[in-house]
Amino acid sequence: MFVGREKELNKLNQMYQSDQFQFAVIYGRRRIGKTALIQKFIEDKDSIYFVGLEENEHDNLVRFSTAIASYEHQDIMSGFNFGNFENCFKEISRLAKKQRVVLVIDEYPYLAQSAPVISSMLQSYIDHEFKDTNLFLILCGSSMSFMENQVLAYKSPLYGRRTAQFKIQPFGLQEAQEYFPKMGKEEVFVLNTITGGIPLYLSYMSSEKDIWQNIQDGFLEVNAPLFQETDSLLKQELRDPKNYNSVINAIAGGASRLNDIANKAHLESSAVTTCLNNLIDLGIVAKKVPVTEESKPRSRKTIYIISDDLFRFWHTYISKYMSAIMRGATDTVMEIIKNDLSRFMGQAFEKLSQDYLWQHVSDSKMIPTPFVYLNNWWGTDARTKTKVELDIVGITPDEYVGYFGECKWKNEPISKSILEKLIDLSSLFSYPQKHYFLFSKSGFTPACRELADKVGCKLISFDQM
Ligand SMILES: Nc1ncnc2c1ncn2[C@@H]1O[C@H](COP(=O)(O)OP(=O)(O)OP(=O)(O)O)[C@@H](O)[C@H]1O
Repeated sequence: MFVGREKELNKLNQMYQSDQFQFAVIYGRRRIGKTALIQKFIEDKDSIYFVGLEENEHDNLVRFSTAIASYEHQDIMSGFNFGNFENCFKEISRLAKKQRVVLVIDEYPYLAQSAPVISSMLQSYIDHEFKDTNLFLILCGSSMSFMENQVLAYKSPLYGRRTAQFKIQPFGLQEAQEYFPKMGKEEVFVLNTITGGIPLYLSYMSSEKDIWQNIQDGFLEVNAPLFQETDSLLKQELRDPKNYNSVINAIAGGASRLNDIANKAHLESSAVTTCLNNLIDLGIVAKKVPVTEESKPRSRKTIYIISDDLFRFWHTYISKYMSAIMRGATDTVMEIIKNDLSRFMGQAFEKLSQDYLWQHVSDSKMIPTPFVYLNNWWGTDARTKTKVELDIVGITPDEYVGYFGECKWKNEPISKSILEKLIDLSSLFSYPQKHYFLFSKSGFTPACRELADKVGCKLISFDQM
C-alpha cells in the first residue's frame, strides 16, 4: 500500500508532461521512502531503473549497461557491458531522442564513489547532449552529506543543472493515518512519533496491537527491529559514532546548552560543537532560539534539542535502560514508558500545534494578520524573576500582533488556570494586539471555555487537527 507524497508526485508528473529535458534530485535519510516514491512515479512510464551498489566500477558499469540495454531488449537480464560509462550515456541519449525516457539512478553516491568521473561526465552530457533530448533524469541518494555537498552544492559539477530537487520528509500525522486507517488517531500519532515518521519503521507497527504491544515488539526485545536501529543508522553515516551517542544521550537527559551538554557527555566543547553540527546536518538534532531572537544572526540563548523523534524515543527509554532490557526486565521498562509517555509526547504535540497554525496562516478567521515567526519562547519574567516558557508565540512583521498558545498532551481537560496563566505571561510582550490559542488532547473544562469565549481564545482539540 502506497500513501501520501501527493505534492512530490504532482510535481514529478507535471515535469514529465513537459517536452523538455528534466533532471530531478531526490534525497532524504534512509528508509524515508525515496525508492517507494520513485517506483510509484515510474509504475506507468517507460523507464530505466538502476541502483548503485557498494561495489567496484566494473560491476556497477555492467549492471548499469544491462539496465540500459534491457530497455529495448527485455531478454537481456545480466552481464551486458557497453565498455564504459560514456557509451552508456551515448545510448541513453539515442533512446531519449526518440521518446520520453525516465532514467533513475538510485543510490547515486555508491555509483559516484566507485566511478568518481561520473558526475563530470554527466555534467558534460547534460550540457551538450541530454538538453536536446526527452530524457527525465532522476538521481537519488540517502547519504545526505553526499547529495547536499556533491550533487546540489556550488562546488559540484552538477550544480545548477537540476530542474527540481526533493528532500523527502517523514510522514506527518495525516499520512500515518492513511497508512493505518483502522487505528485510532491518538494511537497513530504516538506510533508515528516514536518511529520518527519513517515509513519503514511504521511498517513494523501493527493495527492489530495496542501501543504498548507495538512498543514491546518494535523496541523492547533484543531482536526487535528497532532495538538497535538508531545505532546502525549512526554507524552508516558517521565514522566514529561513540561521541555522538554521548551527545545525544546528554540532550535526552535534559542538557540543552552547549556547556551543559559538554559537561554531561564528558567531552570538550569543541568536540561537542563538531558532533552537534554533524547531527544537525543529519536532521537528528536542531538548534533553537526563543522566537523573539529568530531574526538575530547570533543568540546567546541557543539551545539544542533532539528533533528526530525516533532518536529521542530511543535515547530517552532504550539506551538509558539497555541493561535492564538485555536482562529481560522489559516489564519494568514498559512501566517507566507508560508513566512518562505523555511527557515525551508533549514536544511532538507542540510541533503538531505549531504546524497546525502554519497551515492556517492564510486563514484570516483564525489568523487575522499573518505571522512571520512562530515558535517556542522562553525567558525571565521580570516581575517574579523566574524562568518562564511559552509553547507558542507568533509575531507579525510589524510586531503589532502577537499570537500566544499553550499545548497540553494530557488525559484531563485543560482548565481555566492554564488560560489565565497564558494571558498573564502574554503581558510580558508589548504587541498592541494579542490572540490566544489552547491546544488539548482531552478537551477543555466548562470554566476554561467560558473564559476563552470572553477573551476570544481559540480552543483546538486534537480531534480537529
Ligand atoms: N509512501 C509510502 N507509502 C507506504 N509505505 C511506504 C511509503 N514509502 C515507503 N514506504 C515503506 O517504507 C519502506 C522503505 O522505503 P524505501 O525503500 O522507499 O526508502 P528509501 O528512502 O529508498 O530507503 P534507503 O535509503 O534505505 O534505500 C518501503 O519498503 C515501504 O514498506
